[in-house]
Amino acid sequence: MTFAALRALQAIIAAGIDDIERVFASESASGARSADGSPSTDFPALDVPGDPDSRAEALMSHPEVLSAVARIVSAADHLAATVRAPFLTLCNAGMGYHLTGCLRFLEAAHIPELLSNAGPDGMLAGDIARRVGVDASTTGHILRLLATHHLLREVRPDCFALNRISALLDSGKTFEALSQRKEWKYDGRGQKAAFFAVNSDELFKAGAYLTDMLLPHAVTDDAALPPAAFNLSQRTATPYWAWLEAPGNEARLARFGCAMGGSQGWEEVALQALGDHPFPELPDGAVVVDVGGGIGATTVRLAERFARLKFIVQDRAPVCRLGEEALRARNPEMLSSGRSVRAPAVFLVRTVCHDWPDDFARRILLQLRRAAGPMTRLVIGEHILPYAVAGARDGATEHAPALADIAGARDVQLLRGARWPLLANLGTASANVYWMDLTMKTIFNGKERTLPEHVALAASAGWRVVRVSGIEGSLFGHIVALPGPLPADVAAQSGAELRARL
Ligand SMILES: C[S@@+](CC[C@H](N)C(=O)[O-])C[C@H]1O[C@@H](n2cnc3c(N)ncnc32)[C@H](O)[C@@H]1O
Repeated sequence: MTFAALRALQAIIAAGIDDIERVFASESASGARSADGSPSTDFPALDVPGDPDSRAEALMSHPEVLSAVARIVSAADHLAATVRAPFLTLCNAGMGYHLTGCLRFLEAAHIPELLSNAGPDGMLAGDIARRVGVDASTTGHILRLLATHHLLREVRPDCFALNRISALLDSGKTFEALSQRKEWKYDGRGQKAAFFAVNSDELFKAGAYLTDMLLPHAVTDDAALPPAAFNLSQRTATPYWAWLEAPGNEARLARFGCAMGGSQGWEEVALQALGDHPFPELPDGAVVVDVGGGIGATTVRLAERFARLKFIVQDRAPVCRLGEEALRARNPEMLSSGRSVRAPAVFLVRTVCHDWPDDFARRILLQLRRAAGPMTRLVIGEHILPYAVAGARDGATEHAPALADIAGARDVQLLRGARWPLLANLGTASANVYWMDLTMKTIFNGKERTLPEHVALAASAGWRVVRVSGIEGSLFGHIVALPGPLPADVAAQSGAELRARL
């Protein structure tokens, strides 16, 4: 029955496309021509701004086309909801507000006007960032979430252009003029873009939070930005982890531990892959330290599989207490108390770096680098964000350069099955990691990272990435690094000096 329903949905999509093509073909046969005189048989392309005066755009309002489009969208959505893991559909519903936030940022920073000027070759995130006054990485990540949802085009890694959808946000004014007087943006014309701006800012506050954080000059509600807040999302000056452990937040702390266990729901397969390397090669009794290991959910899974290794979970004291309680109830034989160690076989750092901006994540990895022995491996378990570039027809999709020495690098950046015209990151099928990226940004000023960003972060802390492993169907990856040269600014410092600095 379910397969019959899937096939029925597929047939509705195919029939809808046939219906649209018939309308377009009969218009061409009747001699209708687009404004530039060419036959109007092609459906408007998604990846370039549409010509509002073209015959093809006019045909989009043809009653038969409208009816077919409604059936195609309905069936495509229905199909996706049917085949997709329910957990991921819930993630979309729960974190979809980031799409509104990114759209609002795009509009408030006048990026459509910049991109309109740049044309089809697009503009590098770094150049956009310089113009709007926000850092390049944050700008690139926001634009990539939009590109993943087909609201922009990532022309090549970190380079973005308008498409048929985002072109609607172009006010037609210049970026320079708007930077002088933003209140002119929608002067005297009924524009669709103004409709989105009002909805995402004045009507739906969730849309404005990124703008409040990143473009204070565009904030319309002064009360939105408490001046001395460390943590904007909770309106508190207490850092997140200490706030989570504060009296009154007991239920939140317990829920957080469970949430970390639950997060394995989207990388269950990747968790199995974690065991592949380097654990089977380690000698009996080798020590694995799970740094920031939470209540030990990952360690317990690894310890069940590699009982001959010794595992230590290191975390903040209240979290360790919760972990001990959970373990005492379920696996008491695994419990024994331990102290911090130097030169273990493995430092495992899973979903920790994404909580921190680069400077702070670097400090964590530097501490581990200082405590490492020559054979210590660092295993970073994190999502690896692929670019949202289009899959090429020949399959040779452009991906990040200069990672040739890292085993497995190409495989984790180009998702298998990502063939033309799908995006190399499989578009909204991968939405979850881009939601998490923006969640990390807004809660912690952290981020999920692309592979080049992971490699650069590790190198900045004296770790040389040698291998990356992902698994088909998951964007979670394991990055294995060995001690490399210490960066010049810390190489000269003693351990005590470094600790004092950190
Ligand atoms: C996102 S959770 C990841 C937990 C675990 N690694 C996992 O993947 O399930 C980040 C962890 O870092 C811990 N953490 C934060 N600050 C810490 C610190 N100063 N020392 C040790 N752990 C810390 C938090 O308590 C939390 O358990």
